[in-house]
Amino acid sequence: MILVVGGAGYIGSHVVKQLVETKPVVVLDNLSTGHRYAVDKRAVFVHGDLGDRATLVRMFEKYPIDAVMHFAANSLVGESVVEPMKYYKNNVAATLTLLETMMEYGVKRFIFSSTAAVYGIPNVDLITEDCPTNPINPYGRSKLMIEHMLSDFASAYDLRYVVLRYFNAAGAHESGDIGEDHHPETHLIPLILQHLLGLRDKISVFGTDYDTPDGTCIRDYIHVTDLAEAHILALHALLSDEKKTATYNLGNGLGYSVKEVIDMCERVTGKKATIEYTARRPGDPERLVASSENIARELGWQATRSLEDIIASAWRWHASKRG
Ligand SMILES: O=c1ccn([C@@H]2O[C@H](COP(=O)(O)OP(=O)(O)O[C@H]3O[C@H](CO)[C@H](O)[C@H](O)[C@H]3O)[C@@H](O)[C@H]2O)c(=O)[nH]1
Repeated sequence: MILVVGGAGYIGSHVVKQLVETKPVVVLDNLSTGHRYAVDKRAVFVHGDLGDRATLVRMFEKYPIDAVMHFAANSLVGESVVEPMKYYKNNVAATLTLLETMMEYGVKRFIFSSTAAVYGIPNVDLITEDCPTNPINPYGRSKLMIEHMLSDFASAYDLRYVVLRYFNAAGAHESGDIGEDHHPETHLIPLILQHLLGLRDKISVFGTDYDTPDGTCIRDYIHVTDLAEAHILALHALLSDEKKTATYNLGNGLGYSVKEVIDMCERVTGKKATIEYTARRPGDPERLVASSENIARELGWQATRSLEDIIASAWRWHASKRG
């Protein structure tokens, strides 16, 4: 059985939907940002905190858990600067409790959701996993601390793990049942689509004076279903002992500027956006684009969905739920 911590969240719920096709799954989620409706009915659901040892002990006693996938985290960069305590407590301390309990119960396979934020402000066009990690905010630092823990635990306790550093996850499940559903929403694509649905007055572009062709920030948008497929491959590699430890970037390898994303949203939806150009948002790196060569070579993963696919799937989702 696979324990999915944070399986009611955006990315976790998409992975659970794929995973239940082939494996028994138990989800642990405190529903602080996730949604009960998003958890596939075929999975067992436990409502609780990953930092609560008693809950974890009950779960490890009750279910024959072979591996843990860990998606649960606070993940807003701006919030992490204002409330760092929350990030070190919920991301770092709670994960330590999870790992400690796993080691006690001899569960030694772990897949961890990390982020492009561990790279800080990289000075290369395509980011490879061996680029220096210099996070510039508490969110990125909290994720990097866990990466360091995993590496130490692998040496000391034979923990086997795959770290997946996501770039900009976006898009929705093809079934139309689940998609990005954050409250409040801060991410670019859902905000544009909510605006085009008439739920917001305008879309703000944060900064027009970056050193990029059109002056707006460049990001690597990756379909959540492509991300989910990478997790399934990573799990298979861990369970079959093909991999003991690995750290991979997950992106498309293509960068799109904020303006290009708005253009594509207009094209896909056939609607015109009202754009407000504003100042830079503090902490935004100019350009973040992944090289995902390593996971392609080692696990055979390839992103197959384009920015247009991402936006079309997100549009179907937002238009159906009208928000
Ligand atoms: O209203 C908006 C919202 C965003 N942006 C811009 O759009 C780009 C993408 O912004 P998002 O907030 O959608 O995504 P981020 O790149 O900031 O965040 C991503 O990377 C972060 C780490 O860097 C976290 O992992 C986060 O959860 C993940 O979505 C950025 O250049 C941002 O400045 C706008 O111009 N206007």
